[in-house]
Amino acid sequence: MKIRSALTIAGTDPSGGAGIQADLKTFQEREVYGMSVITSVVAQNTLGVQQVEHLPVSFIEKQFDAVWEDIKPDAVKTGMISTIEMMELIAGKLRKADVPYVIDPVMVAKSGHTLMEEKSRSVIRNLLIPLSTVVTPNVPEAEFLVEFPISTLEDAEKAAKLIVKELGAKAAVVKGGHLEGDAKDVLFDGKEYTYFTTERIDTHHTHGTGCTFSAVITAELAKGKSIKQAVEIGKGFITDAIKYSLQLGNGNGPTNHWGYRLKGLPSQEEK
Ligand SMILES: Nc1ncnc2c1ncn2[C@@H]1O[C@H](COP(=O)(O)OP(=O)(O)O)[C@@H](O)[C@H]1O
Ligand SMILES: Cc1ncc(COP(=O)(O)OP(=O)(O)O)c(N)n1
Repeated sequence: MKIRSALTIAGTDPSGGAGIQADLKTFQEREVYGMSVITSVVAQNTLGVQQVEHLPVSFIEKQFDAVWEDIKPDAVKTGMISTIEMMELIAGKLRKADVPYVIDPVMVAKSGHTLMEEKSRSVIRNLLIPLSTVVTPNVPEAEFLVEFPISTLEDAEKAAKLIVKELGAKAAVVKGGHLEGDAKDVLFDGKEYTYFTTERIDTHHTHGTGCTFSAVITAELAKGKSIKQAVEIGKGFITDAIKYSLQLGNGNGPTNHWGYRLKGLPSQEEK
């Protein structure tokens, strides 16, 4: 059996719900060997972000080269990349990489703390998105990328198509976590729309939803799954992770996948 590996390039969450920690746990759950390059060290927990420290770009490059020159991953994802210099470095590295690349365009944490400098936002659009296999914006991130407001499913469809046709991604999933009603995500893959819908779960334990969802997609692309299959598995996984979260912390608790096992229930995938 061929061992598959995935690399996440992102910031940290010492409380384990988002960022690098969520990505590595998710890769492990999907039985993909996980590796990481840290861009920024973030003091945060379920209550919010307390402090952010960026690593020097030269040291981010050292980490990237250490991984790439030894265990080349089968897929890559980026999460929190705050500065223009970090984006330029990563674009330079990934331009030469011939593996699927998933962008979770993390801009602002749910607690409201900025995780991407405002001046970097047009750079992710122009430099990184054209290199990507799938981009997974939430509604506010998609609004920034496409520069029009999104409040309906039709707006989300239009945004996903624009991210592909005009910004140059191979596919885009606009996530419906921030809209009203069912949690409906829209994928545009350059040809057609596919919809992934679940009932909205009434909970505030949603820290790390976006990180976990995009990490599953990355892991599944590393295994050779199609974009559509990868997003479908991601949707099932994040639904379980929200539904059976462990109710930890004093704020917006972390999503966590294996809670369904504690209840003796099958996962979405097993159903
Ligand atoms: N309350 C909820 N119930 C069910 N699914 C949700 C809920 N909140 C978010 N999701 C799903 O979680 C995934 C991540 O979406 P979202 O929370 O919008 O991302 P982000 O963390 O980037 O803001 C999507 O598949 C979305 O539909
Ligand atoms: C280091 C780091 N990266 C990304 C996020 C945002 O995570 P997300 O999955 O969008 O969920 P929230 O944290 O916003 O609830 C983060 N917080 N930290």
